[in-house]
Amino acid sequence: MAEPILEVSGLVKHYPLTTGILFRKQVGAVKAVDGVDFTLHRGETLGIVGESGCGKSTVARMLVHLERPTAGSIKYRGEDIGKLSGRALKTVRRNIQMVFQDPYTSLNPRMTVGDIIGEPFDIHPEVAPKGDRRRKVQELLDVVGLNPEYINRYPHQFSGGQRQRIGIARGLALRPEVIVADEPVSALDVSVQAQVINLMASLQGEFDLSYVFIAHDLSIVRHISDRVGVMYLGRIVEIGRDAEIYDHPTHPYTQALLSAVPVPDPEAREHRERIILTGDVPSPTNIPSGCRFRTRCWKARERCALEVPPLAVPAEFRFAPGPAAHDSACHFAEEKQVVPPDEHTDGMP
Ligand SMILES: Nc1ncnc2c1ncn2[C@@H]1O[C@H](COP(=O)(O)OP(=O)(O)OP(=O)(O)O)[C@@H](O)[C@H]1O
Repeated sequence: MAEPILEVSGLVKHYPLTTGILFRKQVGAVKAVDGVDFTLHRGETLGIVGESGCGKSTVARMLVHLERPTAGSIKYRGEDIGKLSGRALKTVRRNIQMVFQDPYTSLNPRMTVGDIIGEPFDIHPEVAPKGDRRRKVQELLDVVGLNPEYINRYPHQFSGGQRQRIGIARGLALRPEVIVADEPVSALDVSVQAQVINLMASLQGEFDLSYVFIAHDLSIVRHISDRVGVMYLGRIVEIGRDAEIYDHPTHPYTQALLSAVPVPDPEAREHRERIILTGDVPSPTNIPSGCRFRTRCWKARERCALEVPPLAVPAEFRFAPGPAAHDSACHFAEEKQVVPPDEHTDGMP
């Protein structure tokens, strides 16, 4: 069993809501991330899925230390990165790199590809001394399938897929152990998405990488992930091996998400039950008490409104890719049978 490389525990990010200009007064908070737990093992890909606004990118930004958590901890190889500073923090940051969602805006249009990929070496010159940089950048271009002769070109001279390859090369420059990829293919044409995903999969073995792969497309996440965590309104509601989650989802939210994935086979499509979620996601400034999915859940009962603890991931699931750990808050998570929405009317909003 591979060792844990990242351990995330009780992670919270609340953005204060304020009024006034001169005398700012806090009137509430956007609860973007509200108690997230997971472990990433060495060499593993953990997919994180969930609809827009559920907090995926906020988790990603905290993992690479672009934002500080309001509460909770992120441990890298057993060390709480929130407690590190100076050289120790710099070393950890070198080892956890990010690939951003939009290759059109995440590359500086005024910089050449050579400067973009080589920029991390300015902060970590020990990885590539000045005289060696050009060769290192050309090697990285080659690794991501781009012609090393393109080193003096500018981002606008590349297609979307090629730009994302440049973003990946930049992420690899410091030879990190973990790459946090925040929707790395969602801005690309479908035809190019598979090429970038396959590139990431092959680089994983070559560079001994562990990935946190964030996306809202469940088919893509399944293709690349060993385990999958499903996020809803700032929390992971279900986490487990990809086959467990996709073939036997236990949480009603996961069941609904999966029922919306397009099925190419018309016969399989006919036998498939589609769960249509009613209502909107509650505002992250005003999260309902009890199960936060309750307002849209077709199984919801009165007891779902009672205050319940957040997802309790049993210790054995944190450190082993075991069966799915489900949201202890869900009274129906054990039920494997999906009940058609029209048979469930009581307790519905
Ligand atoms: N700096 C910020 N200040 C206030 N609220 C924020 C800030 N950043 C994010 N949020 C809010 O936090 C919530 C989670 O945002 P986040 O970007 O993490 O979601 P997401 O799941 O990544 O969505 P998407 O898939 O659309 O990128 C949203 O309601 C968002 O509006």
